[in-house]
Amino acid sequence: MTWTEHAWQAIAPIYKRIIEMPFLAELSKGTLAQERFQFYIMQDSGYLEHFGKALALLGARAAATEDALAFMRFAENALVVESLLHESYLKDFGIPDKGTLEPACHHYVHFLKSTAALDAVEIGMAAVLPCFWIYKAVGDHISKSPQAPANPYQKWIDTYGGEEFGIAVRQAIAICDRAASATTEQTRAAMTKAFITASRLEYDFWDGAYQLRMWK
Ligand SMILES: Cc1ncc(C[n+]2csc(CCO)c2C)c(N)n1
Repeated sequence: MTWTEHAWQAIAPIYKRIIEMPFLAELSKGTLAQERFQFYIMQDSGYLEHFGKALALLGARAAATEDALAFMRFAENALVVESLLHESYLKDFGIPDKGTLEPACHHYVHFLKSTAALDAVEIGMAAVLPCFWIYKAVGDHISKSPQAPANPYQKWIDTYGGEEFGIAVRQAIAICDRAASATTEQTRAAMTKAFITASRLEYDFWDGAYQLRMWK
């Protein structure tokens, strides 16, 4: 079994809870309250900024030039392409700026940044993988469910269910598998732990948005 197959098995219960979340079920049907989606998009804009920098840092730390280039492209994509989706939604909602990072987003970005900066590079790569893989799985899952007519969240669904995104996800998976097979058992175990933590934080990010969870 490859490391990524093992890691995905380890998060199976978390992934199951993610696809059952009301945030995603309602987004898929187009019935999600705009206030909740708006909160999510604002938080995600902040997330992408930090996440893009964590990806760039992993690119700088990657041993193989090919992996460095892949992570730099992921970083550019997070900072430029995905941000455009957010900007278009922020414009639709008439929101001029991104606001502050609320608890779920704050926790997630700082986990990713500290892991990318201070842990072995393989562990940093494992920590960012759920961001790709869970979004692809969720995008595919929603794209396969019955389509709601004129869903206001269709642009979001198309971004993550699309084939172009699938290529990046397969690349990130392949890099992690190569890194895992070239490292020690101890580092592989730490990679799995980081992958699980990031998956929990993905759950919490949607949960925080659904509950409009803010600093007290
Ligand atoms: C909380 C949260 N997690 C994952 C993504 C998806 N995502 C963000 S950047 C990137 C890779 C480079 O484009 C991917 C897949 C998101 N938007 N928000």
